[in-house]
Amino acid sequence: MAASASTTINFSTKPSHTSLSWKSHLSSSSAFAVAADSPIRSHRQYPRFVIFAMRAKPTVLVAEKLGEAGVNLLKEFADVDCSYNLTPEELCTKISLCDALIVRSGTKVSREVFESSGGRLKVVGRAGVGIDNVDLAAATEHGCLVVNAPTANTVAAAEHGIALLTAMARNIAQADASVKAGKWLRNKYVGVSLVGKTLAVMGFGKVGSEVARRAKGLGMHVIAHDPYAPADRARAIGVELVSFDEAIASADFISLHMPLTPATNKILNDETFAKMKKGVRIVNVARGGVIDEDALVRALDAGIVAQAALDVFTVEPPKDSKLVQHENVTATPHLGASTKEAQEGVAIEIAEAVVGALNGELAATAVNAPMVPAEVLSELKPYVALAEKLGRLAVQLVAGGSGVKSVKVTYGSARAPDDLDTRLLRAMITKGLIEPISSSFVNLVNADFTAKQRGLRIAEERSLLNGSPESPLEFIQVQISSVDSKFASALSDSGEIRVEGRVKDGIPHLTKVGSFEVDVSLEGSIILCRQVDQPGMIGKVGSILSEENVNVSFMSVGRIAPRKHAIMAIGVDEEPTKESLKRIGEISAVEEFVYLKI
Ligand SMILES: NC(=O)c1ccc[n+]([C@@H]2O[C@H](COP(=O)([O-])OP(=O)(O)OC[C@H]3O[C@@H](n4cnc5c(N)ncnc54)[C@H](O)[C@@H]3O)[C@@H](O)[C@H]2O)c1
Ligand SMILES: O=C(O)[C@H](O)COP(=O)(O)O
Repeated sequence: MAASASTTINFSTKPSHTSLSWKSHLSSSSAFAVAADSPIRSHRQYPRFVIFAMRAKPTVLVAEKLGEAGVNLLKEFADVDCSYNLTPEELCTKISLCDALIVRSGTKVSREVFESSGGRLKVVGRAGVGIDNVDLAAATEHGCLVVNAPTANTVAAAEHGIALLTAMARNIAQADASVKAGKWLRNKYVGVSLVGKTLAVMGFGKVGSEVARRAKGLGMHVIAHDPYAPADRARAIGVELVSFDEAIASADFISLHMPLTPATNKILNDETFAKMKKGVRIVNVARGGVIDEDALVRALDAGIVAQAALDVFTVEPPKDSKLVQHENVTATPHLGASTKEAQEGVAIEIAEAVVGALNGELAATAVNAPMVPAEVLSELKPYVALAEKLGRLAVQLVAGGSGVKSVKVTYGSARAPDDLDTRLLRAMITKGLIEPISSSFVNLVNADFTAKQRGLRIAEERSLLNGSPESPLEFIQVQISSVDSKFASALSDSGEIRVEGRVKDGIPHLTKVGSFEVDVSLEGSIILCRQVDQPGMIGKVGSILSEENVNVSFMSVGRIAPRKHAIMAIGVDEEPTKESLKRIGEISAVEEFVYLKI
């Protein structure tokens, strides 16, 4: 049973990753970097990470226009080939002669590119934030590091958002086109004022908060919706965090700044447009996919949306001419990051990251996982999956409006504290906690950096168990403190959101939610449901799901005492419809429920 031994790591006290080196003096291909300062790590001395044997002078292919300062910086270290507008075939031909490739969003770095490189391509640099144009899985499989430049274009994107907001309100683009066409339509292009109007900033991250700050300067009343942003950061710039429904219902202007994730995909759709104030105006400099573009055309035609200003589209260049040609739409060709200053900043940021990586340094903005030695990975593999899934579950249990700041992870193990390297597990928990709510990509390389950047403090604790030290871990427990939960039963007696899991037969299982014992394999998705413990509940829920052809993969009931409260955990292979979830909620004995995507 659990005995003493606890160690705490506070992320905010850890030195920057950039102090670690990827260069190795040991020529092992099965190398692995461990946090030099981690008090919980293996007694084994892993050699540091080896990426490749360096050539005398590497070659860097710059496939899209990059700021001069960045190109000059690259030239000090490498042969630089600036070749723009390459066809996919030309890129595949050239790549076998290159050690690094730098792109923006316009070049697809596909699996074929990595395959064609013949193993020479070691680093892909994305001169910007989004890496949806880079096949990350293929990069990792080919041992190619991908780095990006996540901060240098924030202000440019925010300024473009404000430019679109003001241009839209005063019909600048439409009026300009009409004057150039020889017309003088002073009555047609009467605009609307911004001062005193309510702007809802959807996504209060790097770009969103800069937009909010600027809109306050224009005299607007700014509210924001971001389920994961800390209220104190919003308060500091005089912005009130509100629910999604409140934001869209009360806004005169809506500005989108959230990442494109399964949860935000088409978040503006027929249903949500119907909840908006008639005549609302919308700006999108985030990603096209957060709007259902057909629904936007309908909302524009119906006058629900008076105007839209769009920099990003689901498909770029956009194929839907109906949307782009709509007279109440202002469109720009993904120009958010396109200022001289941002492009210089991005160019320097990416050039430094690429040169650093080619020199064997560990990049703070790496977005894919480094290779981990096969024997370590095979032992930890099921726990790695468990760690990420517990992180994902825990963050989805957080109620909107609560900022996640403090997380405690407890590892239950019979192994001696120095015989278990938890760095990979911690990174995966961090990945699970952050990725569902952000545009950040988290891996072993950048987990601590990303957590620190977001003000997320992760404390680790060991619970030393009696028994066989054969398996590295008995359980992992993740607790989030100082937050409300959308599923009150997930709160422990001391008020933290608590989930705990174990690996059974190689498969991660959820074994505890709050104070309730459950047992459900962490595959597919889960419905958690608290009900009065009485006969027939499993059947009632099961038949609602079967009517929808939703396959139940696992079901377990945990209860405090017979005929009192029970928690039912139901694993489902398909996503239940909103209607069927509503019907589950309407079963009289059901007290609360939540649907969680793993
Ligand atoms: N148009 C351009 O050229 C351009 C330039 C830079 C960034 N971007 C895009 O802008 C977006 C924001 O970038 P960033 O750098 O500010 O990212 P960020 O990660 O700093 O901020 C994103 C914020 O969205 C929040 N969020 C997550 N899910 C949400 C939800 N369901 N509802 C509301 N908020 C949610 C997160 O908590 C986070 O605070 C990204 O989509 C990025 O790709 C576009
Ligand atoms: O993801 C980004 O950084 C922005 O969308 C900018 O993309 P760009 O580099 O193609 O302008």
